[in-house]
Amino acid sequence: MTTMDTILIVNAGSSSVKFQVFAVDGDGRLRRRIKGQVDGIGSRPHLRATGSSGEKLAERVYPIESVGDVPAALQVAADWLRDEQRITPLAVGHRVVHGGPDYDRPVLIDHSVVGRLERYAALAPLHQPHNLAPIRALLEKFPSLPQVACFDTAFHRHHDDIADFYAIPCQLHEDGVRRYGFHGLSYEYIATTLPKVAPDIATGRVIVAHLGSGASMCALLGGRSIESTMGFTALDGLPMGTRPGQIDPGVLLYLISVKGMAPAELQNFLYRDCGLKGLSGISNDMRELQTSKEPEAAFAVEYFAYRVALSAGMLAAALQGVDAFVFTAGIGENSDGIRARIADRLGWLGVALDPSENHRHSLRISRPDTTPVYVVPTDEELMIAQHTLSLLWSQRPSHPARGRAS
Ligand SMILES: Nc1ncnc2c1ncn2[C@@H]1O[C@H](COP(=O)(O)OP(=O)(O)O)[C@@H](O)[C@H]1O
Ligand SMILES: CC(=O)OP(=O)(O)O
Ligand SMILES: [Mg+2]
Repeated sequence: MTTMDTILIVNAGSSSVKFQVFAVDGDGRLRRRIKGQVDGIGSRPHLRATGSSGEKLAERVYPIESVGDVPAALQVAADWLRDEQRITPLAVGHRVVHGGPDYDRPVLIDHSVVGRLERYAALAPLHQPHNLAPIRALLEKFPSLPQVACFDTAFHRHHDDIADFYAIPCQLHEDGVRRYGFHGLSYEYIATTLPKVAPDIATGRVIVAHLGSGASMCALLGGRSIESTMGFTALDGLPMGTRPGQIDPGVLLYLISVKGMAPAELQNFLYRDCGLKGLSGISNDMRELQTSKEPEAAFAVEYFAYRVALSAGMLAAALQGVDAFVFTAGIGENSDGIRARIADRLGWLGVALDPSENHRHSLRISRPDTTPVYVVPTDEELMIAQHTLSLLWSQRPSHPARGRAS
């Protein structure tokens, strides 16, 4: 690769499309050129992008009708990158939420890989179709452009059987009905960053809370995932923007048999109408709930904190104790109020926040001599860029695979 080669990274989440452009220099170093996102999809669509020194490149608000869903947000990002930044990448790395039982590591994409990944669309309907649409479009238009898929599930694929199985007949596990876990690129980024930012805890028992529009928690033991709150799909575990999190399957049977819900209707309900949105009747967006004066909004916020604390208890049991907590993603990185509410419920695990460090979003927000609590901004796109580069370089035997950002 030459000095000015760039790779584009695309991360379509449930309420945002995030993208980054990295230059790859001759010795395999990644240098961030552009970091952007279209967020607030379905609430307050907003394009923001910054350059390599953090300078503003774009800041645009859109009417909710013009960027009403993830495909529209992907189009906004693609148009901006092509027309205003003239980006013609040498390779594209994609976040793909579900890798199923087939993929435990990133893969170079071709038509047969896309075919396999399409099979998991029903297991991640909010994400997989939007992850695959740009892959398919680029494959059609630029068949020789290398594209790499990096999976949310891969980092969790080495869980013990006891964490991986459901208590259902084993044949279904063979058929792929397993507790996969998601947000793995985020947890992998945190696990690889802790030795640098918090070496004292990196080898210990760490509970990471990825609290965004989709939300989950992960138990890290020595930097490896041993347990997650999410399972077969990204519906399980914590309540999310529009997903309920853990729910008695009896509720679903009731909705089908008594309320007469059809499968497609039930899918839509579980992925789009529940969670903070369903509970509050106001919004899926935590920022809106926190500024609302309505009691239903306050209840949804408190409910979220309660469920995070309950799951912390479960993960502490999986780890047989806890040495530290890490908050990350949209809510975890930005809301000192939610972090404080969660921490208030974790006093029994030795947690006590320093209110001013918490308010400043410092790296370490706990009081001295209490269980350490950190805020570590995640960077799924950097993780994808590193995997993408490693995979491309590993195919060139004369070059060692490397990739660090600066
Ligand atoms: N300052 C903030 N205070 C509270 N919540 C915030 C803040 N900034 C972002 N969020 C919330 O973070 C969530 C989006 O997180 P993000 O990790 O970007 O989600 P996703 O990747 O799933 O689209 C939204 O619910 C948004 O309201
Ligand atoms: C898996 C998942 O829920 O992802 P996101 O948080 O980006 O919506
Ligand atoms: Mg996300």
